[in-house]
Amino acid sequence: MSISVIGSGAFGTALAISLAHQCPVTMWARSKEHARVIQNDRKNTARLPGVTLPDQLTVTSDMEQAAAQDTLLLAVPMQQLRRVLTEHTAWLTPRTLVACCKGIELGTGVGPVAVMAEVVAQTRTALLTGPSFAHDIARGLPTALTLACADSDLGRNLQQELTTANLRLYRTRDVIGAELGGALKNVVAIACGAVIGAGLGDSARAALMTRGYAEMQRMALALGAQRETLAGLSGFGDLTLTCTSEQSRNYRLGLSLGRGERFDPSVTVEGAATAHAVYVKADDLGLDLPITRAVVGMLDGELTLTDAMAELLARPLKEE
Ligand SMILES: NC(=O)C1=CN([C@@H]2O[C@H](COP(=O)(O)OP(=O)(O)OC[C@H]3O[C@@H](n4cnc5c(N)ncnc54)[C@H](OP(=O)(O)O)[C@@H]3O)[C@@H](O)[C@H]2O)C=CC1
Ligand SMILES: O=C(CO)COP(=O)(O)O
Repeated sequence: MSISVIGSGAFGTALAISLAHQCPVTMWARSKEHARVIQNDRKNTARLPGVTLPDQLTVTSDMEQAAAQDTLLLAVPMQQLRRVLTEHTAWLTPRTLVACCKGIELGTGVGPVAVMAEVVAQTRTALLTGPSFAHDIARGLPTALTLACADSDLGRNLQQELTTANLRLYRTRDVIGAELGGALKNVVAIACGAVIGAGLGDSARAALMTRGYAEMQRMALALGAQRETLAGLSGFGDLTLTCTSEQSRNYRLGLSLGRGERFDPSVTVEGAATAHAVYVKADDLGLDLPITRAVVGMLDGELTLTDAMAELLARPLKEE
C-alpha cells in the first residue's frame, strides 16, 4: 500500500508526518513554490511551525505524482473539496479516497463522502475524523480517531494501513453519523467560545455543550445516523475537545465573537459555513436547532451574544 495526502495545511501535514514514520508518504501542495519550500526546508512553517518532516515524506505540487499512490487522504477545507476533486478528476479515478475534512457543503447540504462519490466516478470512499489537533499528531502525542467506511473489508484494510504509533483508529460503517458528528461539533464550539469569551462562565458552556449535543443528535438521527456513532470519538469525543481547547479555531472564533474582537478571515473555521448549511437543511427537515440558529445570527451580525442568550433562555420550558 502507498499513501498520499492531498493538501498541505496543518492537518494534512500532521497526518503525513505520522504516517511517514512507518511508510513512504507523498504530500501534495497546490502551490509549486510552497511545495518546493516545504520539501527543501523539511518544515511547513506557514501551516504547522515547529515540526520537522521525516525523510520518508516527499512534498510535490504534481498531482499526477501524488495521485499515483493507492490511498489518497484529502485534507483540504470542506468548502474547497469539490473544487479540488473537479480540477483533478482525471488523476483521482479509480482510487481509494479518504476525506479528512469536517463540514457540510454549502448549497448541497451534503458531507465530504457524498461529494467524493458524486465528483469522482468509480471511487472507493471513506472518512477519517475524530478528536485530534494537528500539532498533537505531529508531535507524536497519542490520538484516537474514527475511520468510517460503508464497505467493511475496505474499512478494515484502511484501519490497518492508517493506524500509526500515535494514531489509534476505531472503525465504523456509519459514514453519515461520523460525518455529521465532526461537522456539527464545530458549530457548538463556536457557541461555547462565545459564552466563554463574553465571561458567561463554565456552567453556561456545559449547558451549551449538552444541549448542543442534543441538537447534533436531532439532526444526525433525522438523516439516518446511529446514536452510538454520535456518542463516539467522531461526535461526543470531538465535541469535548473542540469546545474546551483554545487550540481549536472554531472555539477561538467564538471567543472573538464573545469579546467583540476581530477574527482573521483567512483562518480555516469549518463551523461558520457548516452552521449556515445546517440551518438551511434543518429548515427543510422541519427541525428546531436553536443553538445553530443563534450561531448563524451572531456570525451574520444579526444577533448580539446577549440577544442570542436571551432567546435561548426564553424558550418554553420542556422535558430534557
Ligand atoms: N488542523 C486540525 O487540527 C484539524 C483539521 N481537521 C480538518 O482538516 C481540514 C483541513 O484543515 P487544516 O489542514 O487544518 O486547514 P489549513 O487552513 O491549515 O490548510 C488548508 C489547506 O488546504 C489547501 N487548500 C485550500 N483551498 C484549496 C484549493 N482550492 N485547492 C487546493 N488546496 C486548497 C490550502 O492550501 P494553501 O496552503 O495553498 O492555502 C492548505 O494547504 C478541515 O476540514 C479541518 O476541519 C481535522 C482535524 C484536525
Ligand atoms: O477538528 C479539530 C479537532 O478535532 C480541529 O478543530 P478546529 O478546526 O476548530 O481547529
